[in-house]
Amino acid sequence: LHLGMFEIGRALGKGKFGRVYLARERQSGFICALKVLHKNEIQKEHMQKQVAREIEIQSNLRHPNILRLYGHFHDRKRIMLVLEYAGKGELYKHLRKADRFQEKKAAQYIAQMAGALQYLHRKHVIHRDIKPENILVGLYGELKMSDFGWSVHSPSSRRLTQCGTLDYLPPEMADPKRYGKPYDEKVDLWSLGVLMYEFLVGRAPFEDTPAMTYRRIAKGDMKVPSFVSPEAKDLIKKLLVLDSDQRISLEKVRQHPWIIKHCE
Ligand SMILES: CC(C)CCNC(=O)Cn1cc(-c2ccc3c(-c4nc5ccccc5[nH]4)n[nH]c3c2)cn1
Repeated sequence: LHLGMFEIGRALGKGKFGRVYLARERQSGFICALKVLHKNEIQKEHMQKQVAREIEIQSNLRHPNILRLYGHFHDRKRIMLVLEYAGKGELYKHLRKADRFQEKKAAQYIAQMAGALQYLHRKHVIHRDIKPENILVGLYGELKMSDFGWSVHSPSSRRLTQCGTLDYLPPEMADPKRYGKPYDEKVDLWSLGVLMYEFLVGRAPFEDTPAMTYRRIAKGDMKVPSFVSPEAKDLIKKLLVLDSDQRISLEKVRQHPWIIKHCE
């Protein structure tokens, strides 16, 4: 396996430590997304272990709604990741373009995410960073969860340094009093609720200044606009529950009337 094996196409995007290119494997014609990570940048950020863990986790995942990592190889300066090519690109671009999704499409997406999360949680993997920016869209419109940069094996009390936007932060990770307590995979249920709200409303439920976002999350202070159907509002309310033990289970999400109605 070496770069010569691939014909490199256009840049698809910029990931954390490098760029992602459309690529075709010469011999088989196999199309993939080739992510080039620069070792010196990873070393600078002391992220070697993190990258190794992410490679380890993602290499062992096989699910239609989780982006595949087919393999990886490296030379002196770079690590190359052979990732699945998602034919319809980045979900957040579709969301911004559409402003917000119709309830049928949002329900299908949430059902797919719930299935992918169930698969991850059965393998004791917490994603911890579910947001539109980390989700891609396959050729047939199916969602592909990606970027397990912050996934850890549960339970964990990893600090939340270097995390991105606060909008998706669950209260048990945002609330100073309970800070640093071990949290578990139920953090992904909260994020699924934030994702569902953003699909239906077009913005995150606690969007505000950083300080205000923290406080609003800690209080669960959010309103669901009246254009959201009562069934959808019911599911959002059952996911965005401050006490993680009281959050609806993924199994119950998939059986919720709002999901069943739209995913027949
Ligand atoms: C091990 C660790 C450090 C890396 C593993 N995780 C990732 O690399 C997460 N990641 C995935 C990508 C990525 C970005 C874009 C694409 C695309 C893609 N398809 C497109 C179609 C149209 C327009 C843009 C597109 N981007 N397919 N697969 C991708 C994969 C970038 N970072």
